[in-house]
Amino acid sequence: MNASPASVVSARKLGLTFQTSDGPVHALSDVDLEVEKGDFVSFIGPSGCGKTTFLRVIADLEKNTAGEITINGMTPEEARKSRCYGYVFQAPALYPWRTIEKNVALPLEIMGHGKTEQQERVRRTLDLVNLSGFGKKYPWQLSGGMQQRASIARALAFDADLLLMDEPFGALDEIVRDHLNEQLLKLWAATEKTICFVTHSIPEAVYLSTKIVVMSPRPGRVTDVIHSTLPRERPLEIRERPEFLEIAHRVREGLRAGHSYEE
Ligand SMILES: Nc1ncnc2c1ncn2[C@@H]1O[C@H](COP(=O)(O)OP(=O)(O)OP(=O)(O)O)[C@@H](O)[C@H]1O
Repeated sequence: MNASPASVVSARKLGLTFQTSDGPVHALSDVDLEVEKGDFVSFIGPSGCGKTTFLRVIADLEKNTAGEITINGMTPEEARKSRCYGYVFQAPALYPWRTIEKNVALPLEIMGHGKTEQQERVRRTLDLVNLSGFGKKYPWQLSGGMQQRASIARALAFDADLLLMDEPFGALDEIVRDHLNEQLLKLWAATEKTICFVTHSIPEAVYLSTKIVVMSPRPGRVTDVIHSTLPRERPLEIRERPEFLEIAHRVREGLRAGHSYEE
């Protein structure tokens, strides 16, 4: 498969069918998508349209049953072995018996990095998510938003160029979420990572993304890819601007078109 040199994720006619006792479940079908270096791509669509499954295929946690996909020109398995990505889950998934710095250091410990290297990386990544000074705390001593920032730090610890984020702020209240969205954009600008981000929220997708991938269910298909015309520098107030509202409108239309409410 010939992906463009700037392609981080390149999918062609990608499909995944789960075989279950109730018969086949077509989670993804005919997905064509290019994610380029430095993109912030959001995946939006109703429950069950395959957003998580798509991230899991990139991460080599599921195997596609049709089509092709490459990550930095490699197969998902090769990309996983070369630690091409960090993964942030819906819930923080921190170990309660480990301090924040020990949680962030865990993947580095598993990879066999030396103690000094571990400490340096932990310091740097906690700083990136504004958690310097909280390394010695336990997860339960931190708010939900801070715990999710610690999970982001852990995903950044390898310094992978690609960050996969599965609805990381879905469980947080709106004010905390706004704040984390702002911080995430700053982190993205500072680190020049490529980010694939799953969300159910139209404003969140429009605020964060350079590209919005609208999906529809049964089977999960890409119905629209919207290239954002917003500047990269985005204060929260940008959400009131006509340009923002116009993109949000297009996403909403795309979601409506791909979804049958009669089911
Ligand atoms: N391991 C599995 N075995 C069988 N079916 C599965 C499996 N994982 C996911 N599915 C099905 O595949 C479809 C897509 O699921 P997926 O979790 O990717 O959707 P999603 O868009 O992320 O949904 P949500 O927004 O609710 O998280 C759903 O119908 C789901 O039930």
